Amino acid sequence: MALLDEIAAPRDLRGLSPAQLGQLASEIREVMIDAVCRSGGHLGPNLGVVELTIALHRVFDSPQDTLLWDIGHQTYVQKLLTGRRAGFDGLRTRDGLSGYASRAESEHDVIENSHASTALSYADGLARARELSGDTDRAVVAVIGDGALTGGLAWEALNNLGGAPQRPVIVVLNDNERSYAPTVGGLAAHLGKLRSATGDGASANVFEEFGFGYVGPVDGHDIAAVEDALGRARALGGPVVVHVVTEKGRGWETAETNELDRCHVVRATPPATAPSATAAPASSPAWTAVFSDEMVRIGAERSDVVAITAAMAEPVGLLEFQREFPARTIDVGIAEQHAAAAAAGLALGGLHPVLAIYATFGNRMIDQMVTDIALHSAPVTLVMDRAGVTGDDGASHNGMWDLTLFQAVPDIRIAAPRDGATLRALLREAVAWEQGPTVLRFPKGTTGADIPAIDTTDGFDVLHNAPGRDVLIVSVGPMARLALDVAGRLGEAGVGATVVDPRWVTPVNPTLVEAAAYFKHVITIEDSGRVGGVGAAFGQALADAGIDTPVRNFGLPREFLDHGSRAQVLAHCGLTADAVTDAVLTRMTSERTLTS
Ligand SMILES: Cc1ncc(C[n+]2csc(CCOP(=O)(O)OP(=O)(O)O)c2C)c(N)n1
Ligand SMILES: CC(=O)[C@@H](O)[C@H](O)COP(=O)(O)O
Ligand SMILES: [Mg+2]
Repeated sequence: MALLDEIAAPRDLRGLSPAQLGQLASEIREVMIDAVCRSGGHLGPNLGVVELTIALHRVFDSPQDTLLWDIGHQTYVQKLLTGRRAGFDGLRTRDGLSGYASRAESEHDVIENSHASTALSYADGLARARELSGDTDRAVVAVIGDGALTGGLAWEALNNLGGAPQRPVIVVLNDNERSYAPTVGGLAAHLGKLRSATGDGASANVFEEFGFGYVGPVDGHDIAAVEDALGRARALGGPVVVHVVTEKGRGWETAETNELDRCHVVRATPPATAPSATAAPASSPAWTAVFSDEMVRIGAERSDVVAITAAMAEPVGLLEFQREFPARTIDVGIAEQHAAAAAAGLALGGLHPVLAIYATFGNRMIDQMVTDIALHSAPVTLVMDRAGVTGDDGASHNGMWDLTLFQAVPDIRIAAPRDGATLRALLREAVAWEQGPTVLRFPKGTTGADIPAIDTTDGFDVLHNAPGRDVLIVSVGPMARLALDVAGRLGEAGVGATVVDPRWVTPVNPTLVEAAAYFKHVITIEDSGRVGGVGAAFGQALADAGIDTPVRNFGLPREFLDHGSRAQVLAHCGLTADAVTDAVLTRMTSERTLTS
């Protein structure tokens, strides 16, 4: 790796000849393919921006000039050019490099939110700040993908940027014609027209109409051409869009020929690790696959059920439904807010929409959930995959805010399946509910074997019953496995524990609240935020009912959780059988001491 080893910082790129730049691009691809196939990560997007990143760092002087990457999943090349080559093999591992841009890692990484369509707003804010402080020599450059540009937030920013001819901001549109799948809708069609325009300036150009200068389209794999385009944009001044055409997965045949998603994400080679109590065996199906299968069955039975995805049909398990029922599958682009409001419209039209997203992106749609869906009692089912700790994608990707946010919505019903069988059953109950919205949440990974109920009472399942009502364990969704493990350990210590699974965690089940009165202690275990989570709601319900059984909540702290495996992050949060058992026994011992 002769050349890449010489690049400690972007300034080292400046003296390289065109031939050396070509060699460097090849070396970067080789390093990324090798490392990311082992660690897992966003290989396709990064293979597509090798030349673009080199050109950006040659034309602009980061961090003096500011480079902002929308989402940040395509910043591996920047990592390799900014002194992080040595850590690259530890990508996405605990204490290793983040899989996204990371402010802690480098002064070249300025934003790290990883939720799409935000970079232009940061750019607008930064440019305004520089204008107000007279610090106008520093360029502000935002790179945004054609997928991220389908998000409404990006257009709010374009509206502001284009209306300020005096403020220089360069928007680099990285157009590879895809999010995961090909980008859809009117914008995709317009970009297609711009890509094939003859350059006579005759055809309409939405960016120019918004007040931007427009440079392009330019071949994003031709470093000299990209540098020339960036230089021209800088010279133009004011807001300018540089339209760069790239190929996702470029230089790796496996990605180039992958019609599904150009290897947007590749999976890690599984390490040989000891099984953990909270992780289900890898041999069982993925939660997403179970959802996918049941959706197809439901679709065949109910012609009013429609599926909505925000540019992630395959990752959220809607691909099979789309193949079976293409007319009843809607891809709105990366547009979660619109997806939710459009779902309300579909429900007003007599259909039952199932909107499937990753839980972290549910944060985007809280207002639509409150005022467009719940206020209108719209029968919409929101399915949140990757709920709870997702782990290796880091702080912004954990689905840990959903219960806190959605529990606050009036009349909402939220279910948390514990295994594949309850996922199927609860999905059916959700789409059968026509009085208002329902939410179904499940985690990343595999389901494990089904966990049978030993009894079902008034809507909740009893999973374990030991004599002596010492502790009632209310377990939420997939935490049932951990709860049963804790109950077993408590039993060995002479403490009788009963484990119940509420299935529908919101609204709080009143029979379960009454049952809590017969126990000395209640503990709740959930893979979501302790603040405003299921445990908090359960404790509140007990207090409201005048039941004074003490409640201890085990869940995720109000913290941004660093990347690592799901098991590592849960352990960091004290969500292991050992930690929970110890905490319960310690509490019981100290109470006994106090009362004796
Ligand atoms: C709000 C939001 N929704 C969904 C995602 C998941 N996601 C990550 S990358 C991606 C595709 C992005 O497409 P594009 O911006 O064109 O970048 P590319 O990967 O093609 O370079 C999606 C949908 C996200 N990061 N943020
Ligand atoms: C949602 C998103 O940004 C993805 O690209 C993510 O990084 C991959 O997540 P999974 O590995 O959970 O599918
Ligand atoms: Mg794209």
